[in-house]
Amino acid sequence: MTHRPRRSVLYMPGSKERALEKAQSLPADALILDLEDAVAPAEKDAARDLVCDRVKAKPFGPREVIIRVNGADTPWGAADLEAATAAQPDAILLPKVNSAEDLAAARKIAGDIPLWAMMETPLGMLNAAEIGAAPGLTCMVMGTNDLVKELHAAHTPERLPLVTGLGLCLLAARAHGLAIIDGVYNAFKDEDGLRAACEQGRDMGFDGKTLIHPAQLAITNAVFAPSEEALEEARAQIAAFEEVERTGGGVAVVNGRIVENLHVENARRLLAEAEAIATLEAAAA
Ligand SMILES: CC(C)(COP(=O)(O)OP(=O)(O)OC[C@H]1O[C@@H](n2cnc3c(N)ncnc32)[C@H](O)[C@@H]1OP(=O)(O)O)[C@@H](O)C(=O)NCCC(=O)NCCSC(=O)C[C@H](O)C(=O)O
Ligand SMILES: [Mg+2]
Repeated sequence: MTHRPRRSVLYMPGSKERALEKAQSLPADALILDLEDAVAPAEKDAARDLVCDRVKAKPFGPREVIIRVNGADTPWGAADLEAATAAQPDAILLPKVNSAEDLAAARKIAGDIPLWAMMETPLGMLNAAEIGAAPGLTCMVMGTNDLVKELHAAHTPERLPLVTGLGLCLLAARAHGLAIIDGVYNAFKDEDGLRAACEQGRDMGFDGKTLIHPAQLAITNAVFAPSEEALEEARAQIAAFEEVERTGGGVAVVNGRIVENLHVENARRLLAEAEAIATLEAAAA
């Protein structure tokens, strides 16, 4: 698969065998098997063994599988990184990345396994551009719970306290051709709130959203997939532009709006995204 959909990226506590089992049939585009915040200190060693054994056994089908390790400055970080590297997941997610040096240090152990970075500290926001340029980094994940805590801010519906950080990371990710996933929505029984948060994240440019509960999957998958209406317009834009090009022109009009080559590029991206989603869903069925 050349393009991987990452509409829904579900965290699951690495210590919970039942959740790991259930994940094998959930319609998540990607799974983060968590050894960090979702696991109590007394369970860290057992969770590491459980998660790494499961990843080696590869029961998750076409879903992308990522292991989130503990930080290098914790008692578990070094052992997590060694074990995760041996398990060969699709990627290793590093928490609380502050600088490109954090990634370089992990890269020495992780070899060529792609690295993902949790963007969740004030220093990480200020260094987003250099972090985005780090070799081997393929995806940024917003850690909005930690960021709110570190900023002494509040979780508000419009997320105004976070807009600067979200924007800096989006700029860094797109400048370096990385994927970028939005933070979690904590109130996992609040469907309207989740939908609004997904729509905001999608409109800002995120590829998808990280989730904490399976009940959040359906809404997130729907909001981050291109709508039928958008796909229809994309096909019409491509057709109209190709027709105009044949007659030597450079601007078409569809539904009263201009279509230039940049709009056609975006239309092709939407169609490719829809195709990748269909391929993933067929493979998971
Ligand atoms: C929030 C939860 C503690 C709720 O758990 P629970 O009470 O067990 O929920 P349910 O009874 O409604 O569960 C129903 C079934 O679904 C399975 N389940 C629940 N959660 C998950 C999951 N995340 N992945 C897979 N499966 C899940 C249950 O096993 C039930 O199955 P069944 O037995 O068949 O009925 C719980 O959802 C939870 O622990 N969620 C994850 C929390 C987490 O990962 N937190 C850390 C990541 S968030 C973060 O740190 C982001 C970042 O770093 C930041 O700073 O922002
Ligand atoms: Mg965090």
